[in-house]
Order: sequence, then structure tokens, then C-alpha cells
Amino acid sequence: MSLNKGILASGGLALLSHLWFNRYESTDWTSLGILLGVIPAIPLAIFRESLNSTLLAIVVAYFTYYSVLLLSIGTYRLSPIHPLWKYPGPVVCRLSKFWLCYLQSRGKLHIYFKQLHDKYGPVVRVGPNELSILDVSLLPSILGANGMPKGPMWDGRRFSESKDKDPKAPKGQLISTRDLEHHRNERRMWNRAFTTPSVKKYEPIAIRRISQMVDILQRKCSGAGKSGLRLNLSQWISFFAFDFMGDFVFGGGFDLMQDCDKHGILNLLSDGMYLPSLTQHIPWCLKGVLSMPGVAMSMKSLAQFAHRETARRIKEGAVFDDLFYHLNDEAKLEDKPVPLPAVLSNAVTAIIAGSDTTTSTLTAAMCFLIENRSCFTRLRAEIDAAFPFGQVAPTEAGKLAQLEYLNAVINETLRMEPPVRTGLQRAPAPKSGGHMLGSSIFLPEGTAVYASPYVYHRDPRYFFPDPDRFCPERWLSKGEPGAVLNTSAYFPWSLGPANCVGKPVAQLEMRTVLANLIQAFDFEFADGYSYKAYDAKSLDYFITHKGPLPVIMKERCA
Ligand code: HEM
Repeated sequence: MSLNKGILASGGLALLSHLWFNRYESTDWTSLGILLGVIPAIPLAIFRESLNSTLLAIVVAYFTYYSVLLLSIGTYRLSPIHPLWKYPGPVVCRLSKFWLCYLQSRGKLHIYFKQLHDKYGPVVRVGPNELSILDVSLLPSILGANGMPKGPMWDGRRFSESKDKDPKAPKGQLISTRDLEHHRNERRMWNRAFTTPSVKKYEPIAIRRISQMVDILQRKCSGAGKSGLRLNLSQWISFFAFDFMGDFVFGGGFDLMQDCDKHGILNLLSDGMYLPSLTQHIPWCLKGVLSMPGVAMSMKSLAQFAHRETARRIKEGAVFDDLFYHLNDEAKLEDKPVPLPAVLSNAVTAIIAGSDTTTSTLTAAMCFLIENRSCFTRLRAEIDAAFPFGQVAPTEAGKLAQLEYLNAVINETLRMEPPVRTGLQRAPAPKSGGHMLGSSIFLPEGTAVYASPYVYHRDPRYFFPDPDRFCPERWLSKGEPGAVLNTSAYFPWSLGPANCVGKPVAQLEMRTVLANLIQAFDFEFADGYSYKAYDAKSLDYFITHKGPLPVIMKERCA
């Protein structure tokens, strides 16, 4: 009799706990601990009475509580009373986010999202409380000026838990700030670093670094003889991008091209990005994951690295108006000094956002150009016409920005291989009552929506013909008859108030690197490599983790 009472009590508490789960975004670890650890212990005394064993009573109490809790959550998520019930999607996605977490761990979430849209149409339920939307007319109300703040995935991507509960308090985390007003404030200092006059100051750095890269590679090619230099171009582009990032963010400090990354900094970066790409799907796990000994080592090491570099830069002071100069407000334009934690977390953002994105784009562009010889030849002819080979290196930023085909190659690479493939998520602001997308989709609070650049960019309604084919020509003024180029469906830099603030520097860097490599060297794939092999190895861990690019390089003769 008292066993039944115990089961009823335990089950009842589980159902009440479920109501709590529905009401709150459960990122509060203390409440979660009480809910899952302490509440099931309440009916212990009743079980103890009927089972005559404390151990058995604990097992039965917790088992009953968790079984009823999971069953009721599952039933609710699959039931017609769930607000996202009417949207199609696989049962496994409707039930739990652990499935997307698993797919992300395999690095192929972008492919899965595309398959889901091919099967289910423009609106797919990809999580219990999440939709993925493929409809260009809705992008402005998702990401754009009429859009929403960033979604809960950002709570699971932070490198350290914020202790401050006030969403408006200064935390210095531009990229993970979910409150729109706070985001606007955070963005002010970043914007100063990317005005036209500020970017002009980064040009000499790009020129110095690309000349260094070309010099080193030319020397290596000469040493390699007639058979050519065999190397992993992907790695060399990473060396370049990291050195450039170090110069423009911290005023110097890295020389990976010289020392070939003997301290393993690039591994630190890619390892450090892996775990947040998983915890972003289950934000409530972050605090637990960060506190597990050994598990979050790579994340912590990356944060420590950023902190060391920040301390070094503060000690050494500014050698020119680098990004840090703006983020630390060294011109004293703000009312109050920027708190150190804000400077530190912005430094982590700058290191990650400022190197991995351009690296994966440049590597993919080189891979496409090596595979598509006619594109390579056409690009080289354009560069030669503007910067005659053997006379002048293609370094003048203003002139490079005018090269139509060079820009088309970069646009097309970003279309095919956007560095942020799936991770653009937005959600209605807390206490907003929800958000209307167009005239038919209402997103209640507690739900979120993805717009995946990869999926839009490969949709034949927006890019036709052959959206899966690399074709820079589609960006030229005289496209093929019948061709479709819907630039509103093109958003590798995202859209709206949280779009990529670093775009002008990224463009400067990518144009300079591509023009110089194409002008100075001949390339072919080593070991029968191809775009297909490259693509299989590039993985979506929020920012694309690029594959290797084995090539044989020779110095250009004529
Ligand atoms: C090919 C190069 C790049 C691409 C395709 C790219 C793409 C993006 C995208 C898609 C976002 C938006 C994320 C969102 O909406 O949730 C973003 C944000 C951001 N990017 Fe980039 N990025 C690139 C290079 C850079 C560089 C070189 C920097 C320089 C530090 C940078 C700094 C940032 C920052 C700080 C944000 C956050 C903006 C905000 O929240 O207001 N990015 N980027």
C-alpha cells in the first residue's frame, strides 16, 4: 500500500518538475541540481517503510521519479499540445537535443539540415523547442533589422559561466550577448576598430605578412627542385592567418610561419572549439561540463592562452592602433574604463573569429581554384592585368577590391563553404511574449529558430543552375540566361545587428592572400586529392574545421 503511495508521490513530483522545465530555460545549475538530486529524495521515507531497505528505497524513489519525468517530457514533446506540434521533423529531433549534439560531434550537421529540408520542406522541427527555417522572405524577421536576439545556444558556448544574473550588466562578451540593448553597447567599441580609417591601418600588416609568406614559400620551392614542393597548403594558410591575426589584434607576438607552430597553438584553437560546438545544443550542461576534471581542458587552455596574450599586450602597450587598442578603449572615449573580464573575453572572441573563419575560406578557395583550372587561369589573367607579373606584387587594397573576378571567387567560395554553416540561431527575447515570423509562424518564448547559410546557399530556388557547383561566373554582371542569383538568400556574414563586424578586415586579408598566391605560384593537387576529398574532411564545429590541402607547388616562371 505504502509502495503505491510512494510511486504516486514520486510520479507526482516528477510531473511538477516537468512543469518547471517547461516554464524556464533551465540554465540555472543550482535549481537543476535541487530538482534532479533533492526532489526525488522526498518520498524516500514512504518507500523505506514498505521496502525495509534504505538502499532499495533510494533506487526505487529515483528510478520512479526519473522514469515518470522522462516519460512525461517525451509525451509532451510529441503531443499536439506542444506549441511546435504542427511542424514536421524527425521524432528523434522532437524528443531531445542530444541527437543534434551527436551529429555535431560528427561534424556533418549542415548535411543533415539540408537533408531535413529536402525531405520536410521550408520549416522543420529540429529540436524539441527549435525550428530550422528555409525561406528567404523570413530572413529579415529572423536575423535582420526586425529580427530577434541571439538564441540559447550561446549560453552553451561561453568559455566561462557568467556569475551576473542581470542580462544588461557588462560582461564583455559581444558574440555571446543575448540582450539586444546590451549587444548594441558591446558592439560600439568593436565598430570603431572596423571603420575605413581603422582598417587602412591594418593594410601594411597584411602586406608585410603576405610578402613574408611568399618569400618563405619561394625559398622552399627553389630548394625542392623540379619536382616541386609538396606541402599542406591548408596548414600554411593557417600559419599566415594566425600571424596576421596576432598583428592586427595584439600588435604582434606570433610567428608561426617562421617557427612552424612549434608550440601547437593551432591545435589548441581547434581542440578548444570542439566542446562548445557540442554544449551549444545542451546549454544547461555547460557548467557541469566545465567543472569535470580533464573534460574541458582544451576550452580552458584556449581561454588561458587568450588571457596570457592579453596580459602581455597590456604590459607592452600599443605599438599602433590594433584591435586591442579599441577593445581596451585606449583612446579613452568611453565614460568608464573597460573591465578586465570584458577585455579578456573579447580577446578570446577576436582570436577565434579573426583567424579560423578566413583560414577555412582561403583554403576552400584554393582547393576550388586548383580543381577548376579555367577559373584559376581567368583569375590569374585578371590579376596580371592589374599587377603585371614580375613588376608589382598585388598588394594595393583599393585596386584589389575592384577586381571583379577575384571578388566573384571569394563570394562563390563563401556561398559553397560558409565558415559558419549552421550556427545562426535566434530566439524571442524573454518577456517579449514571442515573435511573429511573417504572417503565419508564431514563435513562443522558450523556442528558437535556426537559419543555416549552408542550406540556403545550396537551394536551387535561390542559386541556379547547379547550386552544388563552384561557379564564380554566377556573380558576374552577365550571368547565364535563366540563371538565378538571389543575393537576399546569401548571408555568409550573417545579417542585421549581429552580422560579422570583422568583414572589412577579412575581405582585405582574403583578397591579398589569394591574389599573391595565384600570381606567384603554380599548384596541383598531390596524391590525387580533390575537392570531394577536402569536403569530406571539413567539419562543421560551429566554425568550419577545415580539411588538409596537400599540393605540389612550383614557382611561376612566366
Ligand atoms: C571569412 C571570414 C568571416 C566570416 C565568413 C565571418 C562570419 C561571421 C558570422 C556568420 C557571424 C555572425 C554570427 C551570428 O550571427 O550569430 C560573425 C560574427 C562576428 N565576427 Fe565574423 N566572420 C569572418 C571573419 C571575421 C574576422 C576576421 C573577425 C575579426 C576579429 C570577425 C569578428 C566577428 C565578431 C566579433 C562577430 C560577432 C558580431 C556580433 O555579435 O555583433 N569575423 N562572423
